[in-house]
Amino acid sequence: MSLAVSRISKKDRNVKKTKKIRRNNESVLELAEKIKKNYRKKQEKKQSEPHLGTISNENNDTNKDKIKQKQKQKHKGVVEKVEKEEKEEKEEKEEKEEKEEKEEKENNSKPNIESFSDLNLIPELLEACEKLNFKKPTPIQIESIPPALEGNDIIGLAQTGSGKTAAFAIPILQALWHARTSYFACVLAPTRELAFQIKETFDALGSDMGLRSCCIVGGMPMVDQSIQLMKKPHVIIATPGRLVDHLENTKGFSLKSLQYLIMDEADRLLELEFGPAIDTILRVIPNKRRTFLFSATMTTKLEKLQRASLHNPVKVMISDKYSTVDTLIQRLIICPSSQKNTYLIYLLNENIGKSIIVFTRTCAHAQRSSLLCRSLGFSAIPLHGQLTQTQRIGALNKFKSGAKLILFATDVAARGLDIPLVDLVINYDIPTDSKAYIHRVGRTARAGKSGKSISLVTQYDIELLHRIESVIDMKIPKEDVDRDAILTLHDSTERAYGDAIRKTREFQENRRFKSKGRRTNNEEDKG
Ligand SMILES: Nc1ncnc2c1ncn2[C@@H]1O[C@H](COP(=O)(O)OP(=O)(O)OP(=O)(O)O)[C@@H](O)[C@H]1O
Repeated sequence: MSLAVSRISKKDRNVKKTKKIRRNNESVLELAEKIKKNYRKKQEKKQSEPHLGTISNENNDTNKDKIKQKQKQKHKGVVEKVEKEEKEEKEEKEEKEEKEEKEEKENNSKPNIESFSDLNLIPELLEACEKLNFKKPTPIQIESIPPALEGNDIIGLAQTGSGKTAAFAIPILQALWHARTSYFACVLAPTRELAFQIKETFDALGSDMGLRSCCIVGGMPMVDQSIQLMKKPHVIIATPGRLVDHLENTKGFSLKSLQYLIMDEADRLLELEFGPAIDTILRVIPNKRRTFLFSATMTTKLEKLQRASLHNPVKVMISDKYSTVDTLIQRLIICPSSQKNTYLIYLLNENIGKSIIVFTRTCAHAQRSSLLCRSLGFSAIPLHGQLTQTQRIGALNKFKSGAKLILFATDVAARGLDIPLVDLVINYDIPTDSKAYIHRVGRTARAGKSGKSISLVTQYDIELLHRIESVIDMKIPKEDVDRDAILTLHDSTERAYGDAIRKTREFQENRRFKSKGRRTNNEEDKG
């Protein structure tokens, strides 16, 4: 019974509930109907309003439409922009992930190279590396020797003093060991001194292989070089202009069988000045050859590289931008241009006993400053393009051996020269080309050693300084100097400078007299 009661009451409750819902629904429907009616009424009222403002109403309507359209467009524009940005962000992220994945895969697939023997080199080369005290390959050597041995063209960028010479010399010597042919490889360099130095590296690395090499540079007798070329060297190291002279004038000499072309300081060689000579050389060597381009400031701009006609080159970039080495301390001193010499003498006094290269913008400056310092008792020697080749070699040798402690040089010594004992580089003049700054200061702090550079910055050099700082991506800190001490040096420096100017004039007149009718001023060698 109680069950029956409870059933009825439940049914009752359900009926009540349904009624309530229906009522609610009805009231909602009624409400909706009411709203509709109100809206219709409003519309009718709007239409039946006096015609006074018809035109303006129409205008209003079109204006409203326009505004709405504009808002829509604006909204659409914002949405599109956001979507575009999101898409780009996504693509960038995907690209980055893909690159990282690829790099990781490459790294995993790369053999772990820790010593020269991991590079599969012939015993003669391994022994030579040992003799040179090369304990393990440098990063540029690790990255570029394997693809070079596989027969690829190479574009190599690595900081100054990082062992780029051996990075291209080793794979060439290994290939030569198997090929054993004359005129096998030709290395081009922008300066004579650098060409001599590269020859030394080849000779040292190829000492156990019976390597025949020769150096073909301007300023040396053509006849002697022709005799060298007739001895059928395996490797020729040359400055472009003099090589062209021989290709055009030395009977029986050609590079038709050349298999390797190397451009050291390639970005410099691919500049316009060297253009005609490089083009001539490229015309007479086989198209089917390997080409290596190396520099600390190597361009990857295709239009510049086109001249070298590379085939699918492997790019080996040890640094992703032009940079100076971490072991180099870079400083600058802001000084009035009228007191530059006094500041220089102060710096030389402060660094007495150290091995220093002072870079100047012109040959006359190098000559004059060197004479100034000598008259004040410093052990200085100039190196520039207005000296004879014998004087140039003599100056470099005296500096290398420590017989002279201060070398006053133009940019003829900026690139490539490897003088292990240089403690300090002074930029007496700020270079106009930022890349030249990187090469100049790179004459110290080489092969992991420490070093220092100080640049004298006058009121006229601020823009050049900013450009250099932006290229090397760092702000160069100021060097602390004792301005009072500098002032006390001023008078004696000025007197000695007057004397140096007179002597430089004598030097230049003498030179003009001697070289009358001859080609002069080989600042950098096209010849
Ligand atoms: N694996 C190595 N281990 C130790 N020293 C090395 C090694 N390879 C090269 N060197 C030495 O490092 C010094 C710098 O080498 P190199 O002159 O080839 O540098 P670079 O990269 O060509 O510099 P730059 O850009 O100034 O021309 C040289 O004295 C060279 O003998």
